[in-house]
Amino acid sequence: MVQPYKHEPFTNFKEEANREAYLAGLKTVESYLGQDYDLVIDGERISTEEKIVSYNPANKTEVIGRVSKANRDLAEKAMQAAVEAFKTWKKVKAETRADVLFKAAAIIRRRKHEFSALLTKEAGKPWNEADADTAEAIDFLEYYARQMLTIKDGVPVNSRPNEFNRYDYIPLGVGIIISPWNFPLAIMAGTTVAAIVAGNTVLLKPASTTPIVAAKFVEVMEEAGLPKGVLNFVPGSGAEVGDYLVDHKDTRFISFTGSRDVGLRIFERASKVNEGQVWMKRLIAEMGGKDTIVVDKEADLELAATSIVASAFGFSGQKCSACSRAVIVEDVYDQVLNRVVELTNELTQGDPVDPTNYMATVIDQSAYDKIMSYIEIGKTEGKLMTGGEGDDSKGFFIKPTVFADLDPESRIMKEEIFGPVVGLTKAKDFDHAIEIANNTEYGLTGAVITTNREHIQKAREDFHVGNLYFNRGCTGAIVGYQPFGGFNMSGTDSKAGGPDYIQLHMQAKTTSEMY
Ligand SMILES: NC(=O)c1ccc[n+]([C@@H]2O[C@H](COP(=O)([O-])OP(=O)(O)OC[C@H]3O[C@@H](n4cnc5c(N)ncnc54)[C@H](O)[C@@H]3O)[C@@H](O)[C@H]2O)c1
Ligand SMILES: N[C@@H](CCC=O)C(=O)O
Repeated sequence: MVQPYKHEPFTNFKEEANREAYLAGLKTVESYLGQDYDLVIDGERISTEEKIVSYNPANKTEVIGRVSKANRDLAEKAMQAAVEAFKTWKKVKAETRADVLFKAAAIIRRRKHEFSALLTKEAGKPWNEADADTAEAIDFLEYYARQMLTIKDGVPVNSRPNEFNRYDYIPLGVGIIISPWNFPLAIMAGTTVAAIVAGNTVLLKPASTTPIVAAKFVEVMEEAGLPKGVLNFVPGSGAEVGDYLVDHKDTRFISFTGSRDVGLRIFERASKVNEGQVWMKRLIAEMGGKDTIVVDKEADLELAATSIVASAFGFSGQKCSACSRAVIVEDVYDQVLNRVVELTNELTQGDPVDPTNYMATVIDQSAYDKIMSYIEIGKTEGKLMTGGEGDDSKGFFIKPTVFADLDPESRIMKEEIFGPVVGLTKAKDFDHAIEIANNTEYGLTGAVITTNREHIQKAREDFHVGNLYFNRGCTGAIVGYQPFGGFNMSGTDSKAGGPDYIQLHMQAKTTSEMY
């Protein structure tokens, strides 16, 4: 019998045995650095001349691996494979589909530290962040498999005498999975397996900076018994392969996670009906954020400062959920600001293979350049309290940076930076703080640090974000506990890791039989 779902525990690296296990994982990863990986189309491995090369962001010359790059012809071949495989996969019993996910979870759990070490090397994730990414991937596999089992026979509807009514969920068809680099295992795997366990077939286009971990995941799914053609692996350029697949008449749905701009481009293109297309494409889009921690005057101020620092600088602020601004009621502003600066100055930074480093790099040169240009903007808009410097000579290191006294309407306070930069501003009172917190076009995460119950209630009603936290930071949602997804320009509020996520990949069919 399937055991009840429980999230995968995080690894305690204070224990010697766990540290050794991680180092063994790192050795395994080092043994295969620089290898080539193929496309996988209908179970066939296809190598192309042109490659996407994945580098270590902490050591720009170290090649993590080289992945074959799909073009339009290969994308078309993959599409036809997925269309064909859908005819049989949709009829496979839900229990059998779920078993593939359970087995894949077990395989990843057994190779947990190897996967985490690969995330350290390929994405620049410090040990604890990499461990959380791997744990979340396991959680998605375990959770979505169980969710599918709960809806496999539909949900009850009413019947009348001599009439039998049913309400069942059936799969949609071929889905395009487009994933980001910042949770290169968890989000890539989660979005892929939710679609597959529902009975769909997919084309997976991972982010070009982190394709190796995706290639390894595809191998896991094969080992877990996934039939050929169900998961087709097509790394490639967003503009070429991405657009082609989004536009394709046989694409039934798109599951996208990434930036606002690319999400909106997909939204627009997917809404166009192309020749031969007989449906309106469905879009699941998880996009950016400009996430805020609000600090009330009645609050544990140490908790406020530690929450801001951890949420702003964990994985160098490269989480859609990261705290990129704090709005602090003026009575306690100076106290919180000073403590945030003190704590930030204590953070260690360097190569993430060294577990004493709290922070490492940003992902690549273009991210580095973009964040550094925002730092220059910040210097004109506010007061630089600490950080503000970068070094891209060996890897893409940017110091954790705090700006103070910002105008709530400034660019630093309103635009997603996606790096280790946090802006602080003063509010007159709690109502004003919530007003500022709602002043962006995003609505992903937020947190409120307060001991005032009326203010908690006000924030519950008025702080317009998909994931709102009280008296903690604003990152780190757990699958099945804090379903994750945002409002407004943060996406379609498709709550990943939530009880209705699988249904987004399905359509409901009513049947009514007269006796
Ligand atoms: N809301 C969430 O759950 C969530 C989670 C993680 C990341 N994000 C957001 O993702 C962003 C960072 O990730 P990123 O830099 O990888 O985002 P991105 O938008 O640059 O890329 C995301 C994916 O889209 C692909 N892509 C690019 N152009 C495309 C096109 N024209 N057609 C189809 N696909 C295309 C990329 O190759 C990549 O695979 C941030 O904005 C972050 O907030 C959101
Ligand atoms: N689900 C993650 C964020 C994912 C986006 O980057 C969190 O809750 O911190």
